[in-house]
Amino acid sequence: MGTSPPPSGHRNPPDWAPNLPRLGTPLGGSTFLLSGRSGSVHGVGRERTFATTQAAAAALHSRSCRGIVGALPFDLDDPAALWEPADLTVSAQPLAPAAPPQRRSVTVLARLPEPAEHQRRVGEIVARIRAGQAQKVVLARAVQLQVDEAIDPIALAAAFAGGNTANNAFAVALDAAGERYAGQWLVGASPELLVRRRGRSVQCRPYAGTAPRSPDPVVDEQRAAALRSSAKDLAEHSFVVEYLRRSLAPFCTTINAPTEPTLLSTGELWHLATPISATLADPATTALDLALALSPTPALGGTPSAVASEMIAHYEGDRGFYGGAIGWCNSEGDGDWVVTIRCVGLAADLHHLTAWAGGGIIADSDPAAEVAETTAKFATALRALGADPETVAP
Ligand SMILES: C=C(O[C@H]1C=CC=C(C(=O)O)[C@@H]1O)C(=O)O
Repeated sequence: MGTSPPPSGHRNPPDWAPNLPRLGTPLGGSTFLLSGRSGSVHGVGRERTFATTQAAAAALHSRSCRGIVGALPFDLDDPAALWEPADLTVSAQPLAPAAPPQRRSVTVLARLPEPAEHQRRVGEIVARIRAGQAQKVVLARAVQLQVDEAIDPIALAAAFAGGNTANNAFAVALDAAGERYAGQWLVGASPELLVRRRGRSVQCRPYAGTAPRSPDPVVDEQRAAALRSSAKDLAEHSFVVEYLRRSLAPFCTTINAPTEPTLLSTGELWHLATPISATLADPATTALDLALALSPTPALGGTPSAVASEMIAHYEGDRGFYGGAIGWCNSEGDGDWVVTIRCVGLAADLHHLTAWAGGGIIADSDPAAEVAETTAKFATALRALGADPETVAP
C-alpha cells in the first residue's frame, strides 16, 4: 500500500508531528489520533457528538458534517465514541516515538479470567464447535494493570508505533461515548486494516493466524514457515476472508483477494494476512458505512457471526471497545478504520489500564496453545509500556 492522499477539505500542515497535543491542554477529551503508513490523521476539538452510529452515518450522507472520527464498540448496539472534530488535520509524517519506551514498572492487578479458566473456556468452546454449534469463535481475556507515573496517551501511542509505520498507532479519547467513558482513552497499534476507502477503491487487510516471533533468526524463520503451512491457522484465516467477500459483495462491483494469505509480522508476532481490494458500486457508500457493515469480522467475532457473538457475550461479558474499530471518515466519504486490537484502555486517572488479547478457536484448537497465544499478544502492549512481557505470563 503506497501513500494515500490526505482527506480533502482539511488543512494540511507541513510538519505536524512535533506539535503533538500534550495532556492538560483543553483538547484532552476530544483528541483523535491515527497514524500509519499513509501519515497521521489528527482530530482536535469536538463540534458535535453523535448519539448513535446511524446518526453519524446519516450526517455524512447529508453532507452536514465535515468529517467524523472515533471508535466503534465490538457490539454495535453499545455506545460508540463518534464525533465531528472542530479540526481534522493530516500529516504525511507518521507518528514516531521521541525516544525508546520509558522503562516502567507495571503491576498486574487482575487477570480476567485467570489463564487456567481461559484454557477451560477454550476447551468448552472447542467441544461446542465439534458439536456443530459454530465453526469459529474468537475468545479473549484481559489483564488489569497499574503504573506509578501517569501515562501521556499520545506518548504511549508513539511508543506503540515503535517506529514501524505498518503499526496503525492510535490514541482516542472516549468521552464522546458518554459518562461511563469520561476521561478514558483507547491507545494501541493495530496491524489490521478493517477497511480503507478512497473514492471507489476499497481495501481490507484482515489478519488471522498467529505465531510468536523469536529473537533467534533461525527459529523465527522456522516459526514463520510453520505458520504458513499450518492447516489450523489457514482454516482460521479463511473464515475471515470468506466473510469479507460475502459482506463486501452487496457494495462492490469487483472484489479481488489472493487465494492464499501472505505472512506479515509485527515486532512480536507473525500473522497470516490477506490484502483484499474491491471497487465500490455506489460512490455514496462511505468508509463509515463499510466499517459498520463489516465490523466485527470473524477475526474478532466468529462464524456464524450471531452464534459467535452470543458465545463471546456468555463467556466474556461486555467487551466495550476492544474488538471494534477506530478510524475516521471525511465529507467525501473517504476514510480508514482499523480493528481495535493490540491496545489498552486507559482509565481517567491515567494510572490504571486494561489490555486485551484474543485468539480464533476452531475445531482442532489446542486450549493450552490458545493461552500461550494470548500471552504472546499481550507483549505488544507491555513493550509499549516499557515493561517486561513476562509480567503477564501465567
Ligand atoms: C483477537 C486478536 O487478534 C486477531 C487478529 C490477528 C490474529 C488473530 C488470531 O490469530 O487469532 C486474531 O483473529 C487480538 O490481538 O486480540
